[in-house]
Amino acid sequence: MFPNITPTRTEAWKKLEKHFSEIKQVHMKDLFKEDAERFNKFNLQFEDILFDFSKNRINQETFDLLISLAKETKLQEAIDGMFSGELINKTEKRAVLHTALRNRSNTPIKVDGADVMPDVNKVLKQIETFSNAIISGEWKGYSGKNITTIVNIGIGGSDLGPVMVTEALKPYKKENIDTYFVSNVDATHIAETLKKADPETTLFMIASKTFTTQETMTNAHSARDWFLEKAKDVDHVKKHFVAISTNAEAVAEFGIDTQNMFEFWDWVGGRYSLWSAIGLSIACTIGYKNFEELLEGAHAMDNHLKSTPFEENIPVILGLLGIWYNNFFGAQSNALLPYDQYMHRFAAYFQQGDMESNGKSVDRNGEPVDYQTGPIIWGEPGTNGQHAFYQLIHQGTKLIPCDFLAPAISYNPLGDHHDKLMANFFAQTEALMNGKTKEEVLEELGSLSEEEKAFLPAFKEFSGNRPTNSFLFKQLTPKTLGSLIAMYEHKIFVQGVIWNIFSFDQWGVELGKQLAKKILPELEAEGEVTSHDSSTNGLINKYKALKK
Ligand SMILES: O=P(O)(O)OC[C@H]1O[C@H](O)[C@H](O)[C@@H](O)[C@@H]1O
Repeated sequence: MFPNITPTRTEAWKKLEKHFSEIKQVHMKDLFKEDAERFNKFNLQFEDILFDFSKNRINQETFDLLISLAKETKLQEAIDGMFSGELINKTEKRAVLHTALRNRSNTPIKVDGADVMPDVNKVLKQIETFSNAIISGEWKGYSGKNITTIVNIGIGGSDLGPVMVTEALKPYKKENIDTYFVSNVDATHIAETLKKADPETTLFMIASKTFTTQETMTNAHSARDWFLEKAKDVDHVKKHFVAISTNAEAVAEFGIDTQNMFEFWDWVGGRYSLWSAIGLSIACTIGYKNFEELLEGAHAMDNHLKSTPFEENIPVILGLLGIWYNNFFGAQSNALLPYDQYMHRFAAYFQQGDMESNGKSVDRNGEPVDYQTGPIIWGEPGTNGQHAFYQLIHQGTKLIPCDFLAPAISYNPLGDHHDKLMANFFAQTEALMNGKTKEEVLEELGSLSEEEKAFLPAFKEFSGNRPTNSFLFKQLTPKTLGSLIAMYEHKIFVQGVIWNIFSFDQWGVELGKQLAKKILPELEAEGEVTSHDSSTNGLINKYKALKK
């Protein structure tokens, strides 16, 4: 049985509250001074990834209490439940098995008594065959030319993962294939993309779990119209449109040959689907072997989560540290700061991953929670962020725990760029931890007037004591990226279990969709709209007047 325990009622939580009142004033600087072994105690190595969590506002007691919180909330049972195919997404009565998609050991995983692995392997084979045919040029467009352009049309989980991964793994991109992503229903997105495409050499991937999403279907129809304007014959559609979906019926209705459909299943959540056929654009961009490496990396992290004691379990520790700041220090957000330009969509990807999963305010019994749940996720790649928002992280009134991520080896070994980038990474985490005292400021102000010395220090002081996690890895290979993504996926899972919320549904996105459906005909009809509140009526009526 999946656990259902209110975290705030556990012994560990009570002890953590008491412990927090004792440790909240303690400065990390002193913790480092007191213990020369602190780094050694609070870092873990997973394959090529070093996880340094020593620059956190914790001591051994905090760590032990957090681990006991995980144990008391029966996290291990929850992990076992997820991996074994239990219907842990209870509000949708579904299993949660993105881990099966990358189950490289191929051990049977059962949903409703049937092993899902044969189907998973069948679709992987289909992805392999198809991506090879596209990349090799064996697959031809209607006029006999090779495919050179892929346009993936999807949104949310059917877009963000492939976008993030194809950007992150650009060094592995096949030279003869350019891949674009269209998500927004704003016509600008598709119009600007199609300017770069030629119908004879473009392949559209219509990616949608449900195949009913308004944005995706609208874009798919516009793409089809654009294609047919030149190709004329609807029979040519099958050479230029493939579908990725769980909904075969809707795919056929759209006019895509179901032979060109790549299936996945309702036990794959949209925001956890890049490992499924949704990853087809990834395989066609970087090659199937590299896609497989991505799966390998994730599988290694899955095994780590499943079988490593919590004390050495990276996603578990990452999740617990997040809870420590979120629920005890009152931190509201978590910044993801990759020092790697290729990872520039990493934070955007986990905005959906984390916020759609844990942005919930009722527990597993349907009762409102009286404690904080999911954080706001945000971030930009370093060093851009430094010149934009780090001011607030260093000296603002909000505590913002930050994750710094970087490779030791750059794919672009140009001059001393990478050392400069990394010097900034190390400097930032050091500065956030140590801060700068009034005495240090005064020393720097040496030659200034007494008046300035009295006035300026208040502004130039840094309190420090701002926590960071550091992830330093050898190079951003497909395998390492797979592990990093799975690590954050599992961090989200760990937190959802401890907060006792359902992390795998997303009812909160429905209301806006329903209302948009109601409003659309009102925008197209003649006359004034009066069916809403005065603000919504006013806006709609102004819009109708302006667009005339
Ligand atoms: O893949 P689709 O069915 O088109 O869904 C695309 C997206 O739709 C909604 O916004 C859901 O909240 C997301 O979780 C999902 O990823």
